[in-house]
Amino acid sequence: MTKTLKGIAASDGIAIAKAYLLVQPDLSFSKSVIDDVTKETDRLQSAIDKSHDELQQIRDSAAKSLGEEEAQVFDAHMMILADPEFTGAVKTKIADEKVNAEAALDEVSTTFIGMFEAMTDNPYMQERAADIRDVTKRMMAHLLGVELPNPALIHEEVIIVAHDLTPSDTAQLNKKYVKAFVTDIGGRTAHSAIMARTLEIPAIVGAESVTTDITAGQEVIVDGNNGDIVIEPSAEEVTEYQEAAKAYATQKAEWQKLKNSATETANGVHFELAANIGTPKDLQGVLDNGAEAVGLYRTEFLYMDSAELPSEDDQFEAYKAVLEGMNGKPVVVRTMDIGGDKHLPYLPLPEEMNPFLGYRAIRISLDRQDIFRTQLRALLRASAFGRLRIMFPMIATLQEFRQAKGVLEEEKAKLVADGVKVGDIEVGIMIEIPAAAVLADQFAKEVDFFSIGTNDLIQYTMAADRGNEHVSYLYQPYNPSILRLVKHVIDSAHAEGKWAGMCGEAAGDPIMVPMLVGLGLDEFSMSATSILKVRSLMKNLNTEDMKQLAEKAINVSLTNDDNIKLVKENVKY
Ligand SMILES: C=C(OP(=O)(O)O)C(=O)O
Ligand SMILES: [Mg+2]
Repeated sequence: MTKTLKGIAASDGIAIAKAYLLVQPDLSFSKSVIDDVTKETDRLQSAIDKSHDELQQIRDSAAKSLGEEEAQVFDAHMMILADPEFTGAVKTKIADEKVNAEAALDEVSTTFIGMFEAMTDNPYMQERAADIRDVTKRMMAHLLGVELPNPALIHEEVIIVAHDLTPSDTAQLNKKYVKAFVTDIGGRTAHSAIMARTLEIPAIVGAESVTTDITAGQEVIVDGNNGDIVIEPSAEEVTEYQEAAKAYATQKAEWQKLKNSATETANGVHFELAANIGTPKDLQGVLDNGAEAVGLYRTEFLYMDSAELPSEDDQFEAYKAVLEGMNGKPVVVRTMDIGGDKHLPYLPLPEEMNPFLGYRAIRISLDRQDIFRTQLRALLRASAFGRLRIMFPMIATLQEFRQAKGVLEEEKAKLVADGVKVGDIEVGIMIEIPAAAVLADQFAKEVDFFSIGTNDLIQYTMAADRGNEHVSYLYQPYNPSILRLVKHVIDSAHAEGKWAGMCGEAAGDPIMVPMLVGLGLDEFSMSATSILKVRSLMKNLNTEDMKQLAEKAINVSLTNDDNIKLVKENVKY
């Protein structure tokens, strides 16, 4: 029987395929006393062997789809399996204490993990704790006879069904087989949703009960355009959605014709349409969609894709590749924004009650200047290869900006003294904390540009976690309170002869774009896959009319919904 669920539409497109449940199985067990040590040791050995075979397969598959370097993490896991200090200690415990293999494994791994995690001055060893945790989980699953999901081994078209996907889970999805994903939790601006748009796979998040309502192997339709999930569809429904998918593909082909056109409104005013990227690999999508710039390079993915802190040279290569790839067009590189929902296995951060309000982004960079200076040096060296704009994330105070810029100037002076060529670099900030938005007139005297990060600016202004589906109704980009902040930021930049862009998801939102055109935003940076849709929309807009529309949206409308209505009544889509 067909069942339909509704979630938050997070990435456009329609997919029909079988469900693959990416759900962690229950690995609980009870401790017991055993009398046959040989039998128990054999059970353990069999779990070790099976884990090894599985890891070998995952490793081979990861090397093919993700590259040799990414696959190396699995070599580390196989080494742990082969390490007599670890597995030998489990066997000894079974023999000496006559406990079952599950209990022995759990106790030994807990000791090892604790030991490695305590090495706070040695990030390399701390990272081993995460490896041991992973290997233990795999061995435990084999001991208990339950199956662990292995997304790297998917070799048929599927729709991933998960409680949640971390940005690193999402990065591992192979677009060739993963046709869409749906999750129980999450919001439209969670990083996994943003990555789905970059990967161009349909996604629905915050659907609350997908992991309980969908069973593995069931046929599922995901309509990422409106948030509908159809489980076990009828033949008619399949036909209906196949037609909708075809219509969407036709629409995309129409937009594609605008790839090499200028972005101009009906009355001939130009706006810059830029793309958000996470890695140099995203550049192809940027070029295919005719972006005029990169408006946000989220460099934290460079750190997340690596097994250790990326070296200055590795970073230099990545930044240079993006600058050269854009062939003289501007590239805004944002310094590392780790923290919140983005973690580094090798840089353990303190447990926090409110990670989004905690130790994150520029706060870490100013505290860990060793990491920050390495990144800045790589950027300064790369600046000779294109048109670089450096941007600091999560700036709350002028002092933070001055301090960050001071560190940049120091590193620049050192490189120049060493004879290294450094280009002209604009230095700007993200406006994503209300304090900075309110004080934009002061910031505008010191920065070269602003880029408004609505994903965070809205969550902090409305006090509503961007990843929590229970408060997702408070993600209100069109609320007059948000529009007033945005207007103040744009006007403040212009008063000082600076430019203001937006790189939060709202910049590519068809309801928001007409109001932003009216407010005079200079640069719109979005998922590359939204660019042509927005270019097409702008052709229908007249800036003078949009000024009046924005004026009403800010001064007459009272709610987010008032503004949705206002735009729909006045804009031709
Ligand atoms: C663009 C933004 O940054 P991120 O989504 O990476 O937090 C934002 O906050 O709007
Ligand atoms: Mg942000």
